[in-house]
Amino acid sequence: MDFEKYQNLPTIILLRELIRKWWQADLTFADKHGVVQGWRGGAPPLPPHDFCRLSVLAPEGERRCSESLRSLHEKFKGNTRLRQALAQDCHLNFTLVGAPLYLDAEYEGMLFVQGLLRHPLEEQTALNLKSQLRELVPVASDLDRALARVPLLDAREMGKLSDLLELAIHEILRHEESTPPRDEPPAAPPPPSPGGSAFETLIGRSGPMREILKLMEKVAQSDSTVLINGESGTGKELVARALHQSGPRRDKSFVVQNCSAFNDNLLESALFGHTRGAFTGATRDKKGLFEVADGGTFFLDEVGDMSPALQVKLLRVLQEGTFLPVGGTHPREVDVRVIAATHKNLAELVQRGEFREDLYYRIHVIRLHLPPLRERREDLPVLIEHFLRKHHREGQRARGLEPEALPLLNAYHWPGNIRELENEIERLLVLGGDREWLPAALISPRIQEAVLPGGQAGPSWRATGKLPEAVEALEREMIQRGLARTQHNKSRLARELGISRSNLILKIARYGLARGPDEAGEED
Ligand SMILES: Nc1ncnc2c1ncn2[C@@H]1O[C@H](COP(=O)(O)OP(=O)(O)OP(=O)(O)O)[C@@H](O)[C@H]1O
Repeated sequence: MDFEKYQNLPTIILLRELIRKWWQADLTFADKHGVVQGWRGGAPPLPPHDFCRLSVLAPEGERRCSESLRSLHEKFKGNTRLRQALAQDCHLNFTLVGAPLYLDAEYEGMLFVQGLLRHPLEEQTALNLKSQLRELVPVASDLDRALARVPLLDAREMGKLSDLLELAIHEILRHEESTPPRDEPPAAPPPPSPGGSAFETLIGRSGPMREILKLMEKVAQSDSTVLINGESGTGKELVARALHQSGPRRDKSFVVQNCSAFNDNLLESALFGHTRGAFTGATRDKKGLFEVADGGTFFLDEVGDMSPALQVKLLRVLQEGTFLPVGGTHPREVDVRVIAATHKNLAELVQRGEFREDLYYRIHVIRLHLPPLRERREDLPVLIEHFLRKHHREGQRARGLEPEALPLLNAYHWPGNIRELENEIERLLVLGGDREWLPAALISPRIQEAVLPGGQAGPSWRATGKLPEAVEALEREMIQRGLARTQHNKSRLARELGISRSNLILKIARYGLARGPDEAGEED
């Protein structure tokens, strides 16, 4: 069993960071012999807080610590039906929580977190603990401070920690299932979906897009919940659909529901269905979308807009695969892969108490971030070409845009992202009539105004004269407008223009666009 590789799984890294952040504790592995991995010669690691750390300074403390771990290990080993996380008291009366790892019914070890307090310490208990520690390590000092730093977890937090450990185990199992055994030839790739790869619907091979496609390839075959994050119009639904189409559920339904489209009652009934008489007008039983999606994929758009009550129901579907229809008394069971999306920052919503933390971590197992179009401008030409082909009508002669049009579109910041670009190209095709090359002058006034002085194609857009001069004039203008738009935020503007910040600073100096000597002399 290669624990090293598990430590580097992205979800395990995430969970480890989370456990550290919340409880200043460490996620650790012990193998099937109870030997802790990554520890010197099987000795306990340096525990996460000073109190435990002091205790293992003494050989006797180290022995007792190992003993506590062994007790939990023996429990898991001796009962192969035990698959959930368990808590165990350690020699200092702290708590240790572990979850067992079984591969093909074989016990392979456990994941654990140690050195936790379950109750606030009473005075007498604290005194006992300190004298216990002094017995082990007579020179130990500042024990009050060390004791005050021992993480305290109430029952709810203990439950949360157990969930995270089980999630980590689940991730390892999923990884094992998707990795072929070393001595077997790799499994044949899944049969292609009809009409070629589902990922071909996603146009663009810029750096960020390639990263997204790589991650999509990894997660398409699994059942993990995916959270897609990105501004409106960046392609979240398209990505969700492509994941569904290229995974094992492609022959089943792909259901979409926008969570901000309905009020709470309606959304509940749409998602979970209702029974006859559940409310006025409910004259018969009605299936909810989760049942419609059974066996397939459910794309929940704008999940950040779900009410707290519905968040609880969603959590239950994700954890147990069950839900109650409105007015129902018998839980229904479904097997649905959930892909959630939002343009909001869910972590911030969690901090403000508007989104359940446990649900956040359930849906955050795999996160795909779709960058706005302005951060992947290299994709613009292929997207334009794609939309020209997509919206081309029979009899139209349009072959492309006039050369002046592209820099104009490139300079725009595309707040509506790819959807806005698609609409713009469709509009150009309509207005272009039977022209072969669609002129820059037809581009929407809103875009012209945003990128050109006075909203008109200025001298830099001329199609005649010397090319280097025209390019320079255009460059100067784009930078000048960009500086005004971003209030001289050079990092942002450099990102938008797709050049490095130092390159931008050089150009600002060359074109005399600096606000003052400070900006002119600035270096990266
Ligand atoms: N990479 C892409 N290649 C081709 N078309 C794309 C791409 N990304 C998005 N689109 C197109 O842009 C439009 C908007 O995409 P989509 O609806 O998936 O965005 P979204 O992020 O889900 O938007 P919203 O947040 O408003 O729901 C669709 O017509 C989609 O086909």
